[in-house]
Amino acid sequence: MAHDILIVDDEPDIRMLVTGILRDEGYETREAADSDSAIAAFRARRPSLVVLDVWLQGSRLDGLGILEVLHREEPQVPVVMISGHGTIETAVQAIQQGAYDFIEKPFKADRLLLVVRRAIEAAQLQRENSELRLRAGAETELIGTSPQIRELRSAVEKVAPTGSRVLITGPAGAGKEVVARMLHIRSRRANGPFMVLNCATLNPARLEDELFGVEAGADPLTSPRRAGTLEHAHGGTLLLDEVADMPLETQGKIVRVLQDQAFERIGGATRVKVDVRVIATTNRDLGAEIQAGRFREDLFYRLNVVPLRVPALRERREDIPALARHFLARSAESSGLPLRDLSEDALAVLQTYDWPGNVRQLRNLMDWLLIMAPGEPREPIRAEHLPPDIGAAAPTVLRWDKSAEIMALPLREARELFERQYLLAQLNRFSGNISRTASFVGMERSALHRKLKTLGVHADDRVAANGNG
Ligand SMILES: Nc1ncnc2c1ncn2[C@@H]1O[C@H](COP(=O)(O)OP(=O)(O)OP(=O)(O)O)[C@@H](O)[C@H]1O
Repeated sequence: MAHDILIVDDEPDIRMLVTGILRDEGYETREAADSDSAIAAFRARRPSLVVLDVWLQGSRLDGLGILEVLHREEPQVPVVMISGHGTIETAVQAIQQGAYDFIEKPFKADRLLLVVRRAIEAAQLQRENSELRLRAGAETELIGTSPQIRELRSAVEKVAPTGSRVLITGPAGAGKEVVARMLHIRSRRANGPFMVLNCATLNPARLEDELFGVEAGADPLTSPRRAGTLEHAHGGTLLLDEVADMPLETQGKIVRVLQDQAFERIGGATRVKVDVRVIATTNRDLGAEIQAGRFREDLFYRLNVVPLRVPALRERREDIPALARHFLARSAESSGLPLRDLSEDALAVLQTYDWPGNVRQLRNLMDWLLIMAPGEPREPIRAEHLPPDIGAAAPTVLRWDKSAEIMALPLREARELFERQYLLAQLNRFSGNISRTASFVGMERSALHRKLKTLGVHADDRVAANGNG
């Protein structure tokens, strides 16, 4: 996409000269002769750069005044000042106020091109840096090797570069936002912005202001224009988080944005064109929301071009050890505390718990354990260090406080109880997959089948291993 440069100068000759030089280099240009038309052009479409004369005859605001308005509205757009003889001091002042650089009249084409190129590169670098900072704390990979996660990862790889709209469903804390970030990073928009709007946390009026932005009041100095999330996401991806919480009226407006790739700011009539990929997430059943009249069917079909589901953590228990260790390592890195591992018995307990808060709950527990678990820094965290509610979910075989119950039984019954619970816990760990369980416990698949039958265990019973030890 060619860079679009707005040239603001009251002298037609200078505008023509600058336009000629920049167009020869492949830039797109627009021209304005005074402050009002400059600000209007800037608002109609955000340019890549502004070339701005310091002194404008017959204009409501001079160069510095215009710079102030533009900067207040879009500080990331670089401005190059043009100064004439006698206005150099003002140009220097403009740089102190945030202009990128200035060129002095009369100027050579090379000097203009050099400054323009540098200013655009610097702005791009700054954008990339803030994107990197944004990504630094966030997960951009799906940890896990369960069949469900492998399938999800391969779907993400396939869909990401197509630029399609995606609707990501799944319970709270399961990793929907991680999937959305992966879609962005693996798309052609990766260098563009990734913006998140949480539709559940804002009241309806604030939500629309945030989304569409607010048009400037009569005096742009006292009530400047505010760009919304949609505008900030131009050239990138917008994530509509918890989209089911969006009020019906706003849903209607979003349908029109998706249709036209254009919208009006709140309180304004100017059409703003945007190029944005929209991804939405929800933990509700949108079919039921449509039935109940709370979600627009037309919006559902527009968002649900590619549906992706992130399964609950209890549906993929075998991912728990890798996730837990990953979060311990992250936590150690950010807190500076020594890294600790988890013992096999602790991992087995974690794998039998149901995780109603999903991966987020596991992550929080790992943060807590690294700080609170007793023991020497290099010792692994053991099952008895886990909070009681997590440990209570484990079958008797994993709970040493229940060993008295086993001790009260004759050997044959104690062994049967142990085998039954041990195998249920292992089946749980491998999400009911007999082959993988058999290979882990060191039995032939058919022998494990026979054993389970003798003990009266069905692979589907595995959930029953939780909580009723
Ligand atoms: N597979 C994964 N690999 C690494 N980190 C993950 C994974 N899944 C989730 N996380 C981490 O778990 C936390 C919750 O994930 P995320 O915010 O993506 O969930 P969500 O489904 O969008 O939740 P909500 O619906 O509550 O917004 C985050 O800290 C995220 O980094």
